[in-house]
Amino acid sequence: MGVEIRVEGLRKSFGRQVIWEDVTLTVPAGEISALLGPSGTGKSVFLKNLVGLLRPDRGHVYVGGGDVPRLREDQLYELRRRFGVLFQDGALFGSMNVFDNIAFPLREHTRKKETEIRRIVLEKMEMVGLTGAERKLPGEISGGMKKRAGLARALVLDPEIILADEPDSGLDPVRTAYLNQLFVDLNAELGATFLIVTHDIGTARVLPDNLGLLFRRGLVMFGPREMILSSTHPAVNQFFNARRQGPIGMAEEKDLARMEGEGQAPPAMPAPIPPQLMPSDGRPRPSMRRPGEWLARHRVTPPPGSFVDDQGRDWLTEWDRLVRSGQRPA
Ligand SMILES: Nc1ncnc2c1ncn2[C@@H]1O[C@H](COP(=O)(O)OP(=O)(O)OP(=O)(O)O)[C@@H](O)[C@H]1O
Repeated sequence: MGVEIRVEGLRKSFGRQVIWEDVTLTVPAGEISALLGPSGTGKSVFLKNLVGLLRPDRGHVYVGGGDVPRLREDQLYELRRRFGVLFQDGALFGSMNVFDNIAFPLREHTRKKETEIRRIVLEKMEMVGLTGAERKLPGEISGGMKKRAGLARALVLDPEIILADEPDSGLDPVRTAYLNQLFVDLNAELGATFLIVTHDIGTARVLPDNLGLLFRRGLVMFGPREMILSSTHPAVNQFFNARRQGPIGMAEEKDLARMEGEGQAPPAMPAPIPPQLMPSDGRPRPSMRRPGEWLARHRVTPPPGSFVDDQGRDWLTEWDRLVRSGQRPA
């Protein structure tokens, strides 16, 4: 089962470059959260702070009782077993075949016999759809397969938390859709806490339960997907609607003169909120919330056309039908 990650007052700098001043958020246990932000806002640095690969200047990262920046090396080693980390490029060892890459954490961190290791590796390979690729070298498989091999390796120690740094970078839209479905299915099956860094707005809109945006040396907003996707906050609205108009510039934030020169266009009407991805076996997501629940509770009107899927089904009414027929919890 997943555990929560509570981050309080995190500050990180490299020399005189301040990455963020004060990041505070709680990544809820067992849910899928996604972190986005323009390049260089410190998303990868944030993930590394969570597992103790980098230490913050100040602040706390509470995971299961311990405060990560204050753990000794031996305690960190133990803590990292609770994490499965999928690095950007899969981080596979080029000279090892796929099987040995996936088996690596088991051989490194456990005293399991080879027969047991084989059973676990083959099980995880099946989970990510890699059966048959055991003997291939990383150089002989596609980018999407490398990601899935990295994911299988992240799963072998049965982690409570899965961190994935741009798992969809370099993947075509179809492979991205398969990978997103895999995350939803794994989350339903394992109940682990997921934190995914992505640049893909399509992914951000349908995959997570919670979304966060890093910008201007801080966390602009973190909260339920519906809150972020209906927000008119200038940076949030600009980013999640992929517009040029707003405070985010090509390389960094725009200065005031440039913003004024552009006439400070009002925030666009947020795009319709799509329904969330469901596990492929039809069961509800572990953290399933009624579509539109956050908006109704906070008296926010969803953008027109929200919660309608590609087949034209309206999930606000579909949900009620499923509840009435006992297929969803009320
Ligand atoms: N070990 C390090 N030493 C010095 N500077 C670093 C180190 N790691 C990261 N940085 C700097 O911190 C900043 C944030 O880097 P990071 O990779 O976290 O950004 P990001 O938001 O993940 O970007 P992208 O979306 O382009 O992947 C960058 O300016 C980077 O150069």
